Amino acid sequence: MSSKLKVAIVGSTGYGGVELIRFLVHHPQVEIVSVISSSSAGVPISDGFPHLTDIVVQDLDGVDIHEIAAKADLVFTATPSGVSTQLVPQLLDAGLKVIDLSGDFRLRSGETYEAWYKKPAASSEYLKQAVYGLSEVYAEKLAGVSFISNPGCYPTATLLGIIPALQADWIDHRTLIVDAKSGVSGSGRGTSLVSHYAEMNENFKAYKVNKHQHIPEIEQVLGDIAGEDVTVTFTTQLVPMTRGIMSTIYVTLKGDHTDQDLIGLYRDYYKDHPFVRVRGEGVWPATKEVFGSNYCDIGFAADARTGRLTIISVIDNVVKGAAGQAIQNLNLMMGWEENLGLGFIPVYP
Ligand SMILES: NC(=O)C1=CN([C@@H]2O[C@H](COP(=O)(O)OP(=O)(O)OC[C@H]3O[C@@H](n4cnc5c(N)ncnc54)[C@H](OP(=O)(O)O)[C@@H]3O)[C@@H](O)[C@H]2O)C=CC1
Ligand SMILES: CC(=O)N[C@@H](CCC(=O)OP(=O)(O)O)C(=O)O
Repeated sequence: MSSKLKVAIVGSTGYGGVELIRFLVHHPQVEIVSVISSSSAGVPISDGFPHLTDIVVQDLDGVDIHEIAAKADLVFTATPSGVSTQLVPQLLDAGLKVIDLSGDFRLRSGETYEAWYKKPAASSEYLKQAVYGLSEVYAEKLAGVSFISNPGCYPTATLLGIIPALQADWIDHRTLIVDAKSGVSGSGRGTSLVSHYAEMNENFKAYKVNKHQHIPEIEQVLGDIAGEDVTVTFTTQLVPMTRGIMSTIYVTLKGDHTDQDLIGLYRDYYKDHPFVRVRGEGVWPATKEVFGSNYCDIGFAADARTGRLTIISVIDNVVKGAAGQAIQNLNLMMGWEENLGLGFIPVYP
């Protein structure tokens, strides 16, 4: 009998779910016991995803909580926001560990969730149980927990870029401006007008300016670190590429800190965490340099002339922004090496 952890994936036919499969099949401590679909139960997953032919042989299972609990120890819910609100409490009540990839359990306040997501919030009993899984920042809080809420893709790139400087009190958080760009896979596999080829190709488009649902998530974490309320100006833009997020952060520096100072500060902050790589002076990261990997790469340009700092942070939205960080969180939850099953170098070129 296998001593591996048995995991099930709900939403396995979405981009986050399929990416979980890509990594988990190589994870030495995990066995995928069920790939679940609410719309295609009974069908081999390779019918819809021929790249999985002969790799994942089981048919898709339906969403049946008792069946999942009979087979699995832990469930990844890679389901749309609103769906996780309903599903996760049932999985937790059935005694399963859960790592949820949606936005439904990231915000502590149900009222804030409803104001930004425009959907009913989960009950506070379950919101309270969720531990926010920004892996590098909250690693110690994740050990041994049963329910992790995985961060959003934009918040992951943005927060990893800001937190060390904020914690060191080197920046004035009242001046934070974040200019973020994402590839189209960030909006999931379902078709929509914005992700239609003719709308997206050779186009560069801002959306949800000052209204994006990731704003309160970023402000919640930064507020915790600063010990007071933090607000950010946050602009999201769609770029005609499949994967990748670049978060460009502008903020006023407190004191005369050089690029070298910042490189030292960030390298020290992330020294125990293999997936954040800090670039050398004058070297700024590009999305292609993290493509298909769990890395977050960060570079700096401190400007003595303006007194402002520019921070550039890149991730692959589907990996570090979703499935990869979820597996990193599984490793931290279980007390395994943080990089287990994730040791892939980026696809290049
Ligand atoms: N794409 C990204 O870069 C990121 C995504 N996320 C979040 O992760 C989650 C998954 O995203 P993503 O994979 O991109 O989304 P997709 O739209 O690609 O996939 C979501 C999947 O959820 C399943 N689903 C829909 N309704 C239900 C339901 N009622 N019960 C069970 N399953 C359902 C669908 O599969 P089926 O019909 O087969 O059940 C669908 O394939 C979302 O909450 C998203 O916001 C977070 C960070 C980054
Ligand atoms: C490019 C693109 O459309 N990205 C999506 C990211 C959605 C997402 O990941 O949503 P939650 O994290 O809130 O679940 C968006 O901007 O809404």
